[in-house]
Formats: sequence, structure tokens, C-alpha cells
Amino acid sequence: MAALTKEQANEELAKIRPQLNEWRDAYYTKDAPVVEDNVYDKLYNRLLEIEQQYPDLVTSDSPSQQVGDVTLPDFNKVTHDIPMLSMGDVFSESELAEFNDRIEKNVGHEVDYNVELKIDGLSLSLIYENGILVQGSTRGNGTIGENVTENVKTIKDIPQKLSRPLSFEVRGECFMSKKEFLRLNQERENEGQQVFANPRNAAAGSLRQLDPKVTASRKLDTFMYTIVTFDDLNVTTQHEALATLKELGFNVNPTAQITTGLQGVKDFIEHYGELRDDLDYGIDGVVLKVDDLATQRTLGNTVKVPRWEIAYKFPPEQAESVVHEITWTI
Ligand SMILES: CC(C)(CNC(=O)c1ccc(Oc2ccccc2)cc1)c1ccc2c(N)nc(N)nc2n1
Repeated sequence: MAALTKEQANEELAKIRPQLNEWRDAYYTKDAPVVEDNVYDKLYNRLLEIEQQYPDLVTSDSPSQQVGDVTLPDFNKVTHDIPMLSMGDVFSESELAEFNDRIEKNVGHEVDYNVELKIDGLSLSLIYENGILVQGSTRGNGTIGENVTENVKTIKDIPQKLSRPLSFEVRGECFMSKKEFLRLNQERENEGQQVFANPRNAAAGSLRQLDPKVTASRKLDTFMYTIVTFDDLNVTTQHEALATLKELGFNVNPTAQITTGLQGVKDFIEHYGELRDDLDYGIDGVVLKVDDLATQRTLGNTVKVPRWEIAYKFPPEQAESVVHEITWTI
């Protein structure tokens, strides 16, 4: 970044902070985005860049100090003993290479990555006691989320009773398929109701419902991707964790692959960048996770994001008709 004087940094931050806070409030509390994710992400990364250069300019109301959604006042709140982290994100292969270099320098050798599609939904935590689902919650701000247990019990691909009496927490993404999104919006249009802007907002608006019967009337799905406590499971890699989740009856996205170094990652990104419009669920990128869990623990996490994973973000999807026009024009 071109070096800013402290004065210039202060002026730019004074403009960026309220703009990001306004966009975030609309995105989380009203379930309706006012800008595309990549516009928000780019300005947010600019804020982080400047705050990194001048840490004493960070203010408590800066968006970098509040992670994730603001929980609505009318939901019971839950505290996440282990925070639900968000993800650092990159937009180019050169930034991917920088991430990989940082990892290899830190651990001293090449690492395997488990590469996964980044599902464009909302993060969900499920807690089981002796194999029984006892709590479902949203990420909220990462530490305090919303209790949506009764709503989660209406989601058909979430097991209410596991095949083994395990007591643990699992996390994943709750999403609405494109097919269900179109059906729901058609129904709302027929009833003269406001339609949802995109499947992510439709999923958020359906899960964060005070009336579980409304949630039950919407077809929500999940892809689970994290077992938070591994002690009583002999799982040593992220890839094994996904296989264990599937074996226990959770819905797991079938595309995850282990790759060594970056070439496999780039192939995965190219492959699913092309397949994206044909998938029945929204993806907004690809997530690289250091596959070995002990290495993940060595690398640790910052306050907001794990150091051992990164999200490579795709450009925003556009309405089908617009994409065809642009293709023919080119
Ligand atoms: C990686 C993680 C951020 C989950 N992981 C965590 O939330 C998490 C939480 C505490 C962790 O460790 C801690 C333990 C104790 C204290 C603090 C952190 C580690 C990871 C994430 C988030 C969104 C994802 C998404 N949309 N799609 C896919 N495919 N994967 C995703 N993965």
C-alpha cells in the first residue's frame, strides 16, 4: 500500500468505518445486502491495511473489532465456549502464494491442504450430548450467537440422534438451494410479499425465525465441516474429520480434496469456478485448510481468524441473463 501519513490514514479511516458499519448493519440485521460481498470485502481489507500500519488509530467502533452478525434482541443468546471464527480472504493467486509461503516458513516444510468449497450460507453450531442434539445456534459476533435450536430441529439433513452416544460440538454452513430459493420467492411473489435478494439472505431469514413452523415450511440444508472437539475421536486431519462427520450421519459437501502445495489448489479453484453456476447451492469461494490438525494447532489463530486456513473468494455471481449478455458481448 502507498505509505499514508498518519493524517491521511486518519482521514481515510474516518470515511471507511461508518460506511462499512452502515453496510454491515443492513447485511446482518435486515437480511438484505446493500452491496456485493466483494465490494464490502475490498473496503474491509483496506481498513485492515491502514489499521495494520497505524494500530493506534484502531477505534472500538471499527468494523475490525466486531466480527459477524449483530444478534437480534428477540432471540435467546448462547455463548460459544470456543469462538466461531471468520476467515481471512484473498482475491488472487499471488495472495494465495503469499499465504502458502507464510505457512511453509512457519512449519519449515510443504504442507497438505484440505481444499473445500466455501458455501455461501450462514455459520451454524450444533451441540450434542450423549448423541442427542441439544442446541443449535448461529455465529452472531463469534462469541455470542442466537439460540435457534427449535428451528434447527426442523432441518431434515441434521441428525437429531447420532449413531454413537457422542458429546461434542460440530459446525458447518446452513444454506438454501437455488431451486428452493426460486420456489420460495415465487410463493412470496404470489402472496404479494417482499422477495429475498439471494439464497443466503433467504437462508438467514428462514433460520433466524422466531416461529419454528415458518422455518419448517422452508427447505434448508447444511454442509458440516468442523468437529470442534476431537479428543474422543481418533481424527488427525481435516479430511478425516469430514469423513467422520459423514459417517455419523451429517451432510458433508462431497467435493473436498487433499492437495500438496498450490498447484492442486489452483486446479480446484479453476474447476469449481467453471462449475459454479451449475451447482444447486451458492459458493463464494474455495477454502484452503492445513490438513494436519496438530499443525493447525501449532499455527493457531488470531482473535478473528485461524492462521491455518484462507478463503480464496470468487467474483460475485451475477443474474444468469446478465452473464450470457456479457459472454456474447466479449
Ligand atoms: C475454518 C472455519 C473458520 C471454521 N473453524 C472455526 O470456526 C474454528 C473455531 C475455533 C478454532 O480454534 C480455536 C480454539 C480455541 C480458541 C480459539 C480458536 C478453530 C477453528 C470455517 C468457516 C467457514 C467455512 C465455510 N463457509 N466453508 C468451509 N468449507 N469451511 C469453513 N470453515
